Amino acid sequence: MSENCTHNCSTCGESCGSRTAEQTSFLEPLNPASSVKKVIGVVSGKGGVGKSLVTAMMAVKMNSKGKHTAILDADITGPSIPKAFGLNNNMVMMTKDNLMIPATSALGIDIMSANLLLDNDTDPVIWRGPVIAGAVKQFWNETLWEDVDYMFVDMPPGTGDVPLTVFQSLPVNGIIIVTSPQELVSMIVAKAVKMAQKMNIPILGLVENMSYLECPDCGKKISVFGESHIDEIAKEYNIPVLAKLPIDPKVAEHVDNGTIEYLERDWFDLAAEKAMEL
Ligand SMILES: Nc1ncnc2c1ncn2[C@@H]1O[C@H](COP(=O)(O)OP(=O)(O)OP(=O)(O)O)[C@@H](O)[C@H]1O
Repeated sequence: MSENCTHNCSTCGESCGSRTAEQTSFLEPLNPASSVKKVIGVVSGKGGVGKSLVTAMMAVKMNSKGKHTAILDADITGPSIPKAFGLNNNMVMMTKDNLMIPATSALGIDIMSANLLLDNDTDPVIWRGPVIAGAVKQFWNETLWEDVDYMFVDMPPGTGDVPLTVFQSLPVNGIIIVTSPQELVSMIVAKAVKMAQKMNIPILGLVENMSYLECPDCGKKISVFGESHIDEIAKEYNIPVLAKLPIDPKVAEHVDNGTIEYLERDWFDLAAEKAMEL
């Protein structure tokens, strides 16, 4: 029970043992033609730390394990998933029941993103929060998600209104928190952990991106953005570090060429194991 408990459950979202009222569920049901077994959200404190990269590479990893994998790009105003997979705008068809058919990557990952719906991928999406959250819900319940084993959701950065709505609307089974060493990591992780706890969603672990740069000549690891504190933070919150990714020029090359599926790296072995345990 919260120490501030007023014994009025209708004003409180905690699912404590003393709860007497039913908790309101904001979960959006899937359409009857769709099936998604596990949903994993990928979150970050701010933009540009590699959340989309982690989403894409995790999807590729699970796909390579024979799991039918999908990506829901909930980063509506900054959608970078289609480009990494070499997919363009205007790629979404409709079923006769008016469901959107996701685009499919070269190796069979189903993808839904705002950029796939635009006439021109340089068109900005100038929408306010509630409209953005509404679009994410539509991507979830008005898309034909056929027999999906794992869906990865590239969340909008931060812990604001839109990510919160997404967490409440989709049955998220676990989250991966992506950080970079130069961020205020401790605060960002604390916020993400608290949000996940409030939603009762397990945290798979932390991924530190751009952790170091490996010298191509001597192999020495250089901490470009300063020393990492990710291990201490992980210990503090009792969550595992799933991976520490280097700054790798091949990443940028594959993202730019739309060939992320063909980037061979073993960075996500542990994260995939955790996902299989869900
Ligand atoms: N480890 C890395 N090595 C090299 N380039 C990287 C690495 N991680 C990410 N990048 C590049 O940095 C840019 C930002 O990455 P990404 O789009 O994944 O971040 P993001 O957190 O999803 O950002 P946003 O929320 O703004 O969409 C991309 O161009 C990506 O190719």
